[in-house]
Amino acid sequence: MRLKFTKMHGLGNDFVMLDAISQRIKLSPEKIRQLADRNLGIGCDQVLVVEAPRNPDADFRYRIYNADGGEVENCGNGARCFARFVRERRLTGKKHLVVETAGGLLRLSHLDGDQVSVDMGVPVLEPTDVPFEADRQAETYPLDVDGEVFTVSAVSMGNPHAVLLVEDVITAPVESLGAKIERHPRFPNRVNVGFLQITSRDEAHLRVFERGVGETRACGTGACAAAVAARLRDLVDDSVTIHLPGGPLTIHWSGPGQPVTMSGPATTVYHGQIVL
Ligand SMILES: N[C@H](CCC[C@H](N)C(=O)O)C(=O)O
Repeated sequence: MRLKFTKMHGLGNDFVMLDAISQRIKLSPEKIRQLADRNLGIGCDQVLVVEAPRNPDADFRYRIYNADGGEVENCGNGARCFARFVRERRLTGKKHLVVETAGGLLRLSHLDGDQVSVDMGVPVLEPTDVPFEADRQAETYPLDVDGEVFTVSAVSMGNPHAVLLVEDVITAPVESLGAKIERHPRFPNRVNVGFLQITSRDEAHLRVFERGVGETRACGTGACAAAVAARLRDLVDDSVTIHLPGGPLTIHWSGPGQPVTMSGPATTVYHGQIVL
């Protein structure tokens, strides 16, 4: 199978974008892993596949696959790259788009330059729906990891996130602790793990150990989940700049029941073809 692809990234969280409208695509988890492999394939954190919508309210459907081959519900950085991709490939001329994902509908708007704004939907805090095993909903939960108890928030942006506060993101045990929490039994679908250092009521720093990938240079849904967790604890205001290793995202959330909006860049790196 010969595939045309576009390599893109959102603040260094990188993607192989595939247009499944103009070309027939059938990808197994093994083929996804091959595409994502940084030595044997193209190399990326996620593979994003653009399809015609099934939902009549949507302009497109986009499917998200982690580097480990698993399909997931949402990808914030990927949504911004999707918006740029469909415009560059002349699949649409719209400035405002509705896209269907496994996690629900996202509303995207092109801003100036390479900036895209995304309505990421209403965050889910009910543990059962994250999903996370807990007796009742709370701002934070004690989580025992090999005998040490950590305080985590549990938020779904369509995909599950655990958020921990740390003194310093640079020295935070992202790799070791992130890997353990990603597969913690109380997160039955595994989880993305955010390490958040709040520096003021409108600024914070975040590193994310992503489910199915490991640490990435940025995580859009992770930035949204971190902003929600911090806002719920009244540690930040409604609008906050989240600084990730790859750069900043602007997140706005005005409280429970309200949607989260995320604004940031989308970058096209190169176009290519691959035979699988
Ligand atoms: N690893 C995530 C999917 C990609 C999310 C991230 N790249 C973003 O920008 O939101 C998960 O398994 O839920």
